[in-house]
Amino acid sequence: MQRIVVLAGGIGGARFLRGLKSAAPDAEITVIGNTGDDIHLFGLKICPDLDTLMYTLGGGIHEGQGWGRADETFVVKEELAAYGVGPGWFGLGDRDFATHIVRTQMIAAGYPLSAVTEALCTRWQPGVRLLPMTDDRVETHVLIDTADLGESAPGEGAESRRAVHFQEYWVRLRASVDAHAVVPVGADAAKPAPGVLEAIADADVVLFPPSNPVVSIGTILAVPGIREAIADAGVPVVGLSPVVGGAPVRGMADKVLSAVGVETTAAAVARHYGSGLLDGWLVDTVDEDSVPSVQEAGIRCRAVPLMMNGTEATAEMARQSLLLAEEVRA
Ligand SMILES: O=c1nc2n(C[C@H](O)[C@H](O)[C@H](O)CO)c3cc(O)ccc3cc-2c(=O)[nH]1
Repeated sequence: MQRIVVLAGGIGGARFLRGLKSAAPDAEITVIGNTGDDIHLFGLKICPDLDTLMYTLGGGIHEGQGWGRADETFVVKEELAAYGVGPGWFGLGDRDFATHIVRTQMIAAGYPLSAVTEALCTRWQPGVRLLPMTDDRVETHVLIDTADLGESAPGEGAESRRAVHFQEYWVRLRASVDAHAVVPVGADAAKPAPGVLEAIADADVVLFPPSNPVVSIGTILAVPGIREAIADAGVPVVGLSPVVGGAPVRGMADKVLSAVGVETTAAAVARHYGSGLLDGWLVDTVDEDSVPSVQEAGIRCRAVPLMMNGTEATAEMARQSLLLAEEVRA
């Protein structure tokens, strides 16, 4: 049985995995999920990327949004707002709240996040083994100009900067202001969650879906030991570009790419990962011209359609990534 390890963020990773499951129904798929987007609100631990993966693969996702639950209601949020308790900018629905209550309760009882995730997955049966990248607390913060928050403190000059939580940057500010740096706070002291390094060492292939290379896959790779384990696994590592025609397929990846000095092109993202990590890279057919420059960087590259329009198109992308892996292996 083929063992596939996938590093995944939220929506892009989850949709790709739906295609991969359909393309490789007999494979044993282990997903290492980003937890840098996690946030504590209302006394609860919220893990947006793990939940997006779990709900999407388990059939509970709000398909239009790509995050949160289908058939959601917002009574608790409205009641909190009536008490003047926010933030109002983060859309937590009633059904979703239940997940965060169970998770927080289990963590308070002493269970690590990996055990909690496994327990939540017994309900959702995602058809993959879902592991958080770490059981330790890691929070992605984004450095922005204080002036962009519209709330300079007395004595703060025009030049002052402040770090905000990734969710505040992404959801409240809609990534509309410049990001000067992206910092996965706590990552340097984090340990890979149980099973992560073992899954990588036992993998036949490692895939990077078209997830955000900075705040999703970049954060997973920032956990000491994970990047090294992938590089040392001696198996094909193949990625799919989240940038098509010079723009992110979805989301606002360009903002955080420029924060790390990477151009928003399919080739620049491949070079950002580098040939020390990546063996193969799929770009969209509109980026066919960039294939030679990626290959010159020592990464085998092919141009194939990369728009995740439905499960069949996404399954074909997954098939192409596995074919490229075989080509690299040969
Ligand atoms: O654009 C939004 N994204 C929301 N997301 C998505 C999330 O902010 C990001 O898309 C991911 O963190 C990036 O991978 C949520 C995800 C959850 O699991 C739970 C609640 C939310 C709430 C929002 C929201 O209000 N607006």
